[in-house]
Amino acid sequence: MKTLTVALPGREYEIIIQRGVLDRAGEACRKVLPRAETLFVVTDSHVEPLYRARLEASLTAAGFRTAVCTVPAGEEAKCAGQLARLWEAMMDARLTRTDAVVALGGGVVGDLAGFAAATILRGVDFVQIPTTLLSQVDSSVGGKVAIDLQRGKNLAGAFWQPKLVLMDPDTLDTLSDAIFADGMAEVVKYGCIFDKDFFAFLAKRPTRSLLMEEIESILYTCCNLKRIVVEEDERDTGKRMLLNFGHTLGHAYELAGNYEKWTHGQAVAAGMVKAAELGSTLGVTPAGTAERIAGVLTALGLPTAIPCTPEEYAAAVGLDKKGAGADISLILLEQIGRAVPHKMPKTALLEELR
Ligand SMILES: NC(=O)c1ccc[n+]([C@@H]2O[C@H](COP(=O)([O-])OP(=O)(O)OC[C@H]3O[C@@H](n4cnc5c(N)ncnc54)[C@H](O)[C@@H]3O)[C@@H](O)[C@H]2O)c1
Ligand SMILES: O=C(O)C(=O)C[C@@H](O)[C@H](O)[C@H](O)COP(=O)(O)O
Ligand SMILES: [Zn+2]
Repeated sequence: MKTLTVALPGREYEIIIQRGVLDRAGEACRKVLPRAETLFVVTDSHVEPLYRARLEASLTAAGFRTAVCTVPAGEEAKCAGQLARLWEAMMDARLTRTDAVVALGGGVVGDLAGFAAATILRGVDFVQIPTTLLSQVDSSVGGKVAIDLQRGKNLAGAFWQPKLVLMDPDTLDTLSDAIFADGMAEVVKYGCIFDKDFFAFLAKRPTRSLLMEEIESILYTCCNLKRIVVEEDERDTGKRMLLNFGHTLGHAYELAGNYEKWTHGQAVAAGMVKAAELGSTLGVTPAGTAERIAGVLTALGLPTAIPCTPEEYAAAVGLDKKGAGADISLILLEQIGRAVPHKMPKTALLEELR
């Protein structure tokens, strides 16, 4: 077992990485939710048949009453319609402010359920039980919760930290190779922005089976890097923006593909390569960096370029949360392992992308 503590004043929480922890979720939740009677579990249509029964058995054994709401699997569920559906179902379940929400699933379920928890009754506690690699290394930690709007990704949301994050590496066994690869895009991102040795370690492990041999240490490394950033800049006004490497362009690809054609992980993979190319053009990133990143991503089965028109880039760049007026902070690499914000006019970025 490996544990980490995210030490935010008054909102401290533990991340527990342990095989089989899904079956011990009840006792772990009881420790952080001593007064809760009802736990409102949000999951999706793929995860529900795999893990709902085990989770409910553990929660019930710890004395909780459970209510479960299942959303359709996929990014389309991160929308206002499903959020409203959760709010109504929470009230049907008579949730009160001492109760809590449990997110069982990938990043979509975590972001959606977390936003529902942040807003229902003006905010109730929530627990993250991430079941994809992406959600274990990234989305379950740090409290960014959101839904997508027609105009773009994560445009309505909140910072709402969980009370507990429980990650069971065994749940990764049921992922398809493509969804495992999605998570690797964010894993590679950590190497690119913060840790060149971690990048080199990943470059030597180009297959899922090699990576799974080291999975607990990979989960720990990623969550620890994210913990450090979130503790320093919870509200995304400075260092946390570095976690957005590959995302300005990645969000453009997701939007251009109507959230159906490309997953978040695929879009971030291509977005990182494009950002490294741009960085070289702008004289920030050493030549050859994009090729090194692309080599690692290709071996993992991820795309390294996604077609996007100038209008599609403009739609996403205009609404990027790292924008301030006419400028945007694009995240670039000074070298592999060191990211920097690069402030430039949005018009100049769009001109480069042409
Ligand atoms: N909040 C954050 O900080 C943050 C960080 C990164 C990404 N995100 C968001 O996370 C989302 C992407 O998350 P994701 O990649 O987990 O996608 P996802 O939640 O859509 O899950 C991918 C697929 O895997 C299935 N699945 C989940 N767990 C499974 C399991 N154990 N076995 C088999 N199938 C399983 C799901 O049903 C879904 O079909 C995006 O919306 C992205 O914007 C948020
Ligand atoms: O936690 C963060 O901060 C991140 O930027 C992590 C990203 O991987 C994640 O995709 C996040 O949801 C992007 O946030 P946004 O602010 O660009 O919507
Ligand atoms: Zn991301």
